[in-house]
Amino acid sequence: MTAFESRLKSLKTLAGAHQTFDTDAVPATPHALFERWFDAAVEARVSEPQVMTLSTVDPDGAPDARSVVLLNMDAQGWHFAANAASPKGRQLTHRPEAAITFYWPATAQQIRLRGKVARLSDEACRADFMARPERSRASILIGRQSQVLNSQDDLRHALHEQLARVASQPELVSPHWGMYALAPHEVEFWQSDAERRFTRLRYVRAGSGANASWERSLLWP
Ligand SMILES: Cc1cc2nc3c(=O)[nH]c(=O)nc-3n(C[C@H](O)[C@H](O)[C@H](O)COP(=O)(O)O)c2cc1C
Repeated sequence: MTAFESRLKSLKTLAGAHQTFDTDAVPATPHALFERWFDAAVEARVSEPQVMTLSTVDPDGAPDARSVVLLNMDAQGWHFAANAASPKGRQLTHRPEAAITFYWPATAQQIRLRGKVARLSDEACRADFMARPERSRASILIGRQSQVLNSQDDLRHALHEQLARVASQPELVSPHWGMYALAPHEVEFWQSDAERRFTRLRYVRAGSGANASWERSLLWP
């Protein structure tokens, strides 16, 4: 075993406080259970529980994933913001489907979602952009996200330029800024357990729109 491997193996995984998960006493929708778990995670001081992994696929079918921030959760789904011209934005335009994963170490919980992704209204995109601080708006206006950067000086210069634009045109909105919502067809709640009897509860959507209901199943861990 290499020294690195042995350092890795000395670390404890799922060291958080196991929560009681009574799968007979859950709400009818994954939205309500998510909110319940999220509030408990905040209470348990999970660090940055709003950060989630967003997985997409590129036009060749190859997976891609990165962290994004959860901005809202409602009947439309789990909301996040991204630049439509970025790799993830282009991947979502090409194939508007994604997976979202949360892992909350302090409560030893994982939540997984899969579903279609829709861009929200122009008004919602604009409102999210305008609510951001000037520096964040300037950074978005630079664009070119994930393209090769030749030097940090180029970034400083571009930011300086866009900050000046934002100051002189406070109503300026990036045409590429997008608010998106993933509407899940499947949501799984995973709870660790001291005796390794991990509890997994999956909600699967049946029907759509106003007729949607959720079927629940336990899964083998
Ligand atoms: C904690 C954290 C939160 C992030 N939140 C966002 C976000 O909400 N939206 C976003 O576009 N990028 C966010 N990023 C940056 C992305 O992870 C990623 O680096 C960037 O969007 C480029 O991704 P892409 O090349 O797949 O398009 C965040 C990064 C971290 C580490």
